[in-house]
Amino acid sequence: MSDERRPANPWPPVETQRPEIHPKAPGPGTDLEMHYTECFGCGDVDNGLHIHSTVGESGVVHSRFPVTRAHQGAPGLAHGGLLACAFDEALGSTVGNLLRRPAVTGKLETDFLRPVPVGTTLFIAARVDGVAGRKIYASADGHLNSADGPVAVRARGLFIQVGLEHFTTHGDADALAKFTQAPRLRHDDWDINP
Ligand SMILES: CCCCCCCCCC(=O)SCCNC(=O)CCNC(=O)[C@H](O)C(C)(C)COP(=O)(O)OP(=O)(O)OC[C@H]1O[C@@H](n2cnc3c(N)ncnc32)[C@H](O)[C@@H]1OP(=O)(O)O
Repeated sequence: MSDERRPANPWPPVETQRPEIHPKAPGPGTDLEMHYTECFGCGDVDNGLHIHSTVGESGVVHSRFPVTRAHQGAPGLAHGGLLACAFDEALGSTVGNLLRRPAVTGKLETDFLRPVPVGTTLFIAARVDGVAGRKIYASADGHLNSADGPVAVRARGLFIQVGLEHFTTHGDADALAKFTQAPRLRHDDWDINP
């Protein structure tokens, strides 16, 4: 089904406020560091997605996902679940870096419009669309091989702001120290009051 024929649900689905970029958010042109070296999306992980992101203008974050043979589902084509993973990473990174509010994915929806072949790079442009209390709505388009290439995948995500204890209680007790391996993510620079 072409993109135009897909049902257009309202987005964000609830009334929201305009997102406020945090005063300590990295500015346009900044290359974002991996937020955690062992992250499957952006970290230094064998066969991970190795996504690199750069802050763009007007609240857009540009991420690049180089699709390799390790990411196949059908022969020669990217696995849909890994494409969704790439968008989770790109959207989460956009929310975290621009708003500096710790948040986790509550809901993620993807529209797969075109196949994504091995050997292509997906150029993902993500932005925060609105905020309603702890609920943060973000969306992204993934273009084939260049920032203005054909759109292959679209995604929308709901991120829920959490306290930093979410990561230490449910995850690794040293989570905060591990996040701060990336100097720009000093957690004392975050808005941590959900
Ligand atoms: C710079 C950093 C870069 C980081 C990049 C990372 C990228 C990767 C990000 C991830 O993959 S995070 C991992 C995947 N996600 C999770 O593991 C989250 C697991 N879920 C939870 O821990 C909890 O369900 C959650 C914290 C999301 C919410 O639990 P809470 O008890 O804190 O909140 P609650 O359930 O009351 O929901 C808060 C609001 O969100 C709404 N909500 C929560 N989940 C929803 C959902 N799935 N759909 C719709 N609405 C949802 C909920 O209805 C409610 O709305 P209202 O305030 O209007 O009442």
